[in-house]
Amino acid sequence: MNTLDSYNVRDIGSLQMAGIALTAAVLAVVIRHLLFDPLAKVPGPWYTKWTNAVLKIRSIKGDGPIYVDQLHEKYGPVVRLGPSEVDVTDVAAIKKIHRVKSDFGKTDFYQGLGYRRENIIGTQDTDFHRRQRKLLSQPMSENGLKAMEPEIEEKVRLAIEKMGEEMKTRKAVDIYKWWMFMTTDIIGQLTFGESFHALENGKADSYIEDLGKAGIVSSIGSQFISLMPIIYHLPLPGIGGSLRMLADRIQIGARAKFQQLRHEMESKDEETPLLFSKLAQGVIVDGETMTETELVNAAEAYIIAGSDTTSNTLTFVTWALCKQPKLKDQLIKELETLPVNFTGEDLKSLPFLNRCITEGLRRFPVVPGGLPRYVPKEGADIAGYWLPGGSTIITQNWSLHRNPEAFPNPDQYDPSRWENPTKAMKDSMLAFGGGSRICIGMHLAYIELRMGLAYFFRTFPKSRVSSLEGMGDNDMKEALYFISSPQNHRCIIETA
Ligand code: HEM
Repeated sequence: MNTLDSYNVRDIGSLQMAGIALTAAVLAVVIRHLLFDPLAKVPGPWYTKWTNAVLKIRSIKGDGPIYVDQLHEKYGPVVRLGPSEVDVTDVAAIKKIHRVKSDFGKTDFYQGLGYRRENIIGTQDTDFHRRQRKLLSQPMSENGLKAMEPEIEEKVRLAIEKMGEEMKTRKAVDIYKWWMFMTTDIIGQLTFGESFHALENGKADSYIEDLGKAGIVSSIGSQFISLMPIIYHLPLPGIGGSLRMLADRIQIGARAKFQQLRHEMESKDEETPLLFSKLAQGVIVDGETMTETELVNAAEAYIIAGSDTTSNTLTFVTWALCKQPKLKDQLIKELETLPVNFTGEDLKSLPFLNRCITEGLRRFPVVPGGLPRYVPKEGADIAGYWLPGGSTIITQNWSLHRNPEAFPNPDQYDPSRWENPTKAMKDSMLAFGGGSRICIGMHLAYIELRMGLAYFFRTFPKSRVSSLEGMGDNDMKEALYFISSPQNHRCIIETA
C-alpha cells in the first residue's frame, strides 16, 4: 500500500465517522422533537414542528394573517405556527396575555421594527416602559389632546382643500395619498411643533421618506431577527447606504427638529400645547423626566406608529362608505345635524359616525397580524394547552375580528352591528392592542378619524369610487404586512 492509498483509507474512515456523527445529531434532534417537544399537543400542520418557514414566507408576501386564519379554521382556537410559535384566538387567553401588568413581554420581533432604538414601542424593559408611559400619557389623553384640537383641525381642513384642488385638475382624488399627508403632518406638528408640510408641497419630505424606507427594511428584518446585526450594516439598494446609516440620518434629523422646538419654546412667552412641550423643557413629572435621546426616540416612534395606521384606516372607511351609498347617505344626514362651528366633542356624540369608525377598525384592522409575546419563564396554560416559558404566543386581529360567532357575516362592512354590541363583540376587538401596551395614540387616532370623515363627507357628499385610471376593487385588497394598506397604495374617489 503506498502513502497515497493509506491517506485515502484514513480519509474514508474520517468521512464515515463524520457521517455517523451527523446522522446521530440529526437523530437526536428528531428524537428530542418527537419525545420531548413541549408543543407536541398543540394542533397544526406537521411541518410546524420543524419550521416556521411557511409563516415567514407568507408574512413577507403580505398574507401571513390569511395563512394563520386558515389554520384556525382547520385546527381550532390554538394553532401551532412553528417549533416554538403558537397563535391563539381564545378570548379568555387574549385577556390574560394583553392585560395591565401582564408578564407576557414583547418578543424580539419589535427590536427589528425599532432598528436598535430603545423606544416605547419596542422596549422589553418593563421599568423603562412604565416610566415612558407615565411621562408620555397625559398629553395623549383625551383631556390633554383637547388643547391640540385646533392644530389638528387646521390640517384636516387643509387636506380637504387640497383634495378639492386635485378634483378640479384630475377629475378625481387619491384619498390614500392625502390622508397619509394629513396624518403625517399632524403627528409632525404635534411632536416637533412644525409639520412636514406634505400637504402644502403635495409630497413627503426627505425625513419622512427615510422613515418609510427604514420601515420597509425593518419590517422584513424583523422576520429574521437573528440576521439583523448583519442586515443592519449591509449596504442596501435604494436607501442611500446601510440601515445603520439610514437610522443615524433619521436620528440626526429628529434631534435637529427637537433642538429647534426647544429654541422656539424658550423664545416664546406662551406655551404651545404639544405632545412634548413639557418634557422638552425638562419639566419633571412625579420626580422623573426624559433625556433628549429618549425624547428623540419617542418622537420617531410616534411618527412611525401615528401616520399610516390612522391614514390607512381613514382610507378604508372612506372607501367602504363610498361603496355603500345608503350608509354614506345615513352618515351625511347625521353630519347635517352638527352646529356650524362643531367641535371634537360634538363629533364624539354622533352615534353613526362612531359606529362607522368602530366597524372600520374591525373590518380593516391596520395592525392585522400578531402582537407577538413571550410566554413567561414559568410557562402558562393557554386555552387548555401548556406552553413552556420562552415560547412565542401570537394573537392576530385578522382572525379575532372575523370570528363569525361574534361578528356574523364578518367580511361585510356593517356599522349597524355596533348598535347593541354584545360582550363577545367587545371582547373580540383588539384593534389598538390591550393592557399596559395598548396604543398610546388611540385618542389622537379617534380625533383624526372623526374629524377627517366629518369634514370629508360634509364637503364632498357626492363622493363615489372612481373607475378612472383603472381604479377597481382589486386596488383595495389589503396587503397584510405589520401595517396593512391597500395593495396598490391608492384609492381614487370622485367627489363631484
Ligand atoms: C387607527 C390608528 C391606530 C391603530 C389601529 C393603532 C394600533 C396599535 C396597536 C395594535 C398597538 C399595540 C401593538 C402591540 O401591542 O404589539 C399600538 C401601539 C402603539 N401605538 Fe398605535 N395605533 C394607531 C394610531 C396611533 C397613533 C396616532 C399614534 C401616535 C403617536 C400611535 C402610537 C403608538 C405607540 C407609541 C404604541 C406603543 C405603545 C406601548 O407599547 O406602550 N398609534 N397601536
